Amino acid sequence: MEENLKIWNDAKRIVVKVGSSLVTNEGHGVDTEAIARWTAQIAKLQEMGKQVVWVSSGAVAEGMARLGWTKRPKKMHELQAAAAVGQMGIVEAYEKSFERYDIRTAQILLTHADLADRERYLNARQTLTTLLDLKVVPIINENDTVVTNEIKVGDNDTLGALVTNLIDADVLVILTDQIGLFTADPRSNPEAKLVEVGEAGDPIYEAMAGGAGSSIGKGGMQTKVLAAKRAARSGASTVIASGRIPDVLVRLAQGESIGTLLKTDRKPMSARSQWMADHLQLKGKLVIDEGAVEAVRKGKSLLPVGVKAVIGDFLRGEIIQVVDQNDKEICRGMINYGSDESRRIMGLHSDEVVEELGYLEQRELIHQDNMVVMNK
Ligand SMILES: Nc1ncnc2c1ncn2[C@@H]1O[C@H](COP(=O)(O)OP(=O)(O)O)[C@@H](O)[C@H]1O
Ligand SMILES: N[C@@H](CCC(=O)OP(=O)(O)O)C(=O)O
Repeated sequence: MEENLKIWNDAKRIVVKVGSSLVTNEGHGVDTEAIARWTAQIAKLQEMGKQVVWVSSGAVAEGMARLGWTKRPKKMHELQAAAAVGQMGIVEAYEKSFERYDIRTAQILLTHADLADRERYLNARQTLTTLLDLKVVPIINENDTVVTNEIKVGDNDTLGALVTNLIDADVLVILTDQIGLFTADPRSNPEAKLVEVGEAGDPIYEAMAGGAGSSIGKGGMQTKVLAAKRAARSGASTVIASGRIPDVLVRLAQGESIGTLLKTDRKPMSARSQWMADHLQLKGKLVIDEGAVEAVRKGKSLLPVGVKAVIGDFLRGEIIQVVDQNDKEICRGMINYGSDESRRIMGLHSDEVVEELGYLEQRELIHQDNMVVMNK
C-alpha cells in the first residue's frame, strides 16, 4: 500500500492500455458499458489532477464483428480492412461516452516508423502533450491499416510502453482479462499464484509469462512484462490489472494495491537515449571484440579498430545495433559511416582509415554522445 501510494501520489501523467477482449467483450462487439465505466474513471482521474492517455486495442476484433466474420482472417489485407472498419466503432464509442463529462477525445494512430523517425517522434510528443494540456484524452492505437512487418510495433502492450517513454509518463497501467500476472498462465495452471509486486525488468517474470490465452488478444502476458521493462527506462512503474474491477483506475490512483505492480527505482534515461533504446527494428549491426565491449561499457566511443563484422545495409546517421561475438547487444547508436564504408574501415586504426578512404570523416564509428549502452 505504502509503495503504491507513493508512486500514485507522485504520478501526474498516466498511460492506460486496454486489450481487445475487454474492449470488445471477448470479440462480440464494442463493450459500451465497459467503456462507460472507464470514461467515468478517467473523468475522476482528471479531477484528481492526473493526465490520462488511453491506448485501446480492439480494432480488428470490432471490425470482424461489424463485418460478420467469425474466424480471424489470415490474409494481411483482410486484417487491415477489418481494423479500418473496427477503428471507427472504437473511437466513436469513446467519443460518445466522454461527451457525458464534456471531455474531448483525439484519435492518434501510430506505427513504429513514426516513432523511429526523430522528427515525427518529436512531433508526436509535442502533439500529445498539447492535447493533454488541453485536457483532451488521446485514444491511441497502432495504424494497423498501413503497417507492414517492417514498420509495425506489433502489439499494443509495447505501444503503450513506447508512448509512456515518449511523453515521460509516470505510470503505465495495462488492463486485461486477468487480475494480474500469475506465476504461470492461470488458464492452464489453476495452481498459479498472483504476483503482487516485483521489479520491472526482473527476468523471472519473463519466464512466468505466456502468450495470449485466447485468439482475440495478441501478446499475452509476455508482451506486458516486457512492456514494464521498457517503460522502466523512463522511470515509469507498471501495473497489470483487470479492467473489469469496479473503479480500478480510481482505486489504484488512491494508492490501493490491485493486480501486479512492477515497479522501478531506475533513474530515467535521457530522452534521446530512450528514443534510441525504443527502436524495435534496426537497419544493421556491428560485431565488436572484447576490448571494444569493455571500452563501450565504460562510456567510450566506438572506434573502427574494435569492429569484427558489419551486418546489413545502413546509411550514415541511422541507428544501428552493436553486439559482442555471442550476439549479445552491448549498445546502439547513430553511426557516422554507411555500411559500405564501415565494412572498408572495420578493424583499422584511424591513420589506416585515412589511407583506406582517402579522408577521415570522424574518428569514431559511433560517438559516445550518440550511443546508449543497453541492459546495464
Ligand atoms: N503468467 C500469466 N499470468 C496471467 N495471464 C497469463 C500468463 N501467461 C499467459 N497469460 C495469458 O495472457 C492473457 C492476456 O493476454 P491477451 O490475451 O493478449 O490480453 P489483452 O487483449 O488484454 O492484451 C490471459 O488471458 C492469459 O491467458
Ligand atoms: N492494434 C490491434 C490490437 C493489437 C493488440 O496488441 O491487441 P491486444 O493484445 O488485445 O492488446 C487492434 O486494434 O486490433
